[in-house]
Amino acid sequence: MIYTITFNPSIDYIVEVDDFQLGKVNRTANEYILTGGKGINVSIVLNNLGIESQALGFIAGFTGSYIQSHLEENGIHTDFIDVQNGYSRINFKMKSHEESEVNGNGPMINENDLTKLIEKIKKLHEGDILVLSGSIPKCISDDIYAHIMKEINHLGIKVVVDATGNLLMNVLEYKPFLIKPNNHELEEMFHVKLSNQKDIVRYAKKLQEMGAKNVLISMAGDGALFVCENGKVYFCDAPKGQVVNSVGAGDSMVAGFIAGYVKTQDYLQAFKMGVATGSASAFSKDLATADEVELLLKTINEVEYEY
Ligand SMILES: Nc1ncnc2c1ncn2[C@@H]1O[C@H](COP(=O)(O)OP(=O)(O)OP(=O)(O)O)[C@@H](O)[C@H]1O
Ligand SMILES: O=P(O)(O)OC[C@@]1(O)O[C@H](CO)[C@@H](O)[C@@H]1O
Repeated sequence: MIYTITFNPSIDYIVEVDDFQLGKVNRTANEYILTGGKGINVSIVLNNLGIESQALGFIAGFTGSYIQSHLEENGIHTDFIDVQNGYSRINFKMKSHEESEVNGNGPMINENDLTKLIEKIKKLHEGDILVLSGSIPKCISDDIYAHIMKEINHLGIKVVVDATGNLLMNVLEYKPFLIKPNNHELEEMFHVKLSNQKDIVRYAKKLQEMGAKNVLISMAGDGALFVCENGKVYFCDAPKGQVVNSVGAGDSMVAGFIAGYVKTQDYLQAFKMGVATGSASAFSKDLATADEVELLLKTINEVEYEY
C-alpha cells in the first residue's frame, strides 16, 4: 500500500485577476477551490492514475472536514488525525501577470497528536511506500521527517521525501528511496547558484552521496534531471504546452514517478512518467488525469547524461 503524509493540508483558493493592482480593490476574472497540500495532491494524482493510496496527516476545523469529505467522495482513503486547535489552512494562489502564492501556517499540533501519527506509521509493512511531502507547521521541529524514518527504518518501507532545507537534509542519513527538490531548492540547500545542468547534476549527486538513493530534480518548464541509484543520470525536456495551473506540478511528478515505478519496476519509465504527469498537471486547471498523462508520455524522450 502507498501512504502519503501531509502535515499541513490546505484548501487552495485559486483566483485569476486580469491586471492585478497592488493596494487597490481588484476583482477576479475566475476563481475556484481545490483540495491541496503536497501529500494529498500525490494521493489525488495516484487515484487519477488508478493506484490506491491512503492519505494520512492532520486536519482541523471546518476546512479540515471539507478536505476529508472531498477526498473520500472522490474515492481516496483517508486516516487523518483531527486536531482540536484552529483550522486547516486556506492557501491563496493568484494568477495575474505572474503567479503569486500565500501559504498559511496551519493549526497547532501537539505531542499527543504527533504520537498518534507515529503509532499509525509503525503499523506499515515491508513493501509499503510512504510519501512525506510538504512543509510542517512552525510548532513542529524540522527533524520530524527524520524521526519518522528512524522509527520505521527496520520495516523495509520505501520512503519518498518531497521537502526542502533541513527537513530534507535531516532525512538523508536514513536513505530515502527518492527525494525531489526543484533546482531552486537545490541552490538554497547548498547556498550556491547553479546555472547549468552539469552543476545541477553535481549537487544532486552530493545528495546521493549523503544518503538519498534516487534524486529527481524538477526544473519546471526546463524539464527534469534524474540521478538514479543504478549510477545513471538522465535528462528529459518538459513537453511544450500552455500552462494553465502549475500548482501541484511537483507533487504530480512524484505521483507519476511512483505510479511508473509500481507498474514497471523500471526507473527510466518511472522518470518519464513523472515528467509527463508533472506537465499534464501544469497544462490543466486541476491535477493530471490518466488520459492527459498518457498523451504526453508518448512525446517524452530521455537523454542519458555523460557525467
Ligand atoms: N511550464 C511548464 N511547462 C511544462 N512542464 C512543466 C511546467 N512547469 C512544471 N512542469 C512539469 O512539472 C514538473 C515539476 O515542476 P516544478 O519543477 O515546477 O515542481 P515544483 O517546483 O515542485 O512545483 P510545485 O511546488 O508547484 O508543485 C516539471 O519537471 C515538468 O515536468
Ligand atoms: O506550504 P507547503 O506545504 O510547502 O505547500 C503547500 C502547497 O502550496 O503545496 C501544494 C502544491 O505543491 C498546494 O496544494 C499547497 O497549497
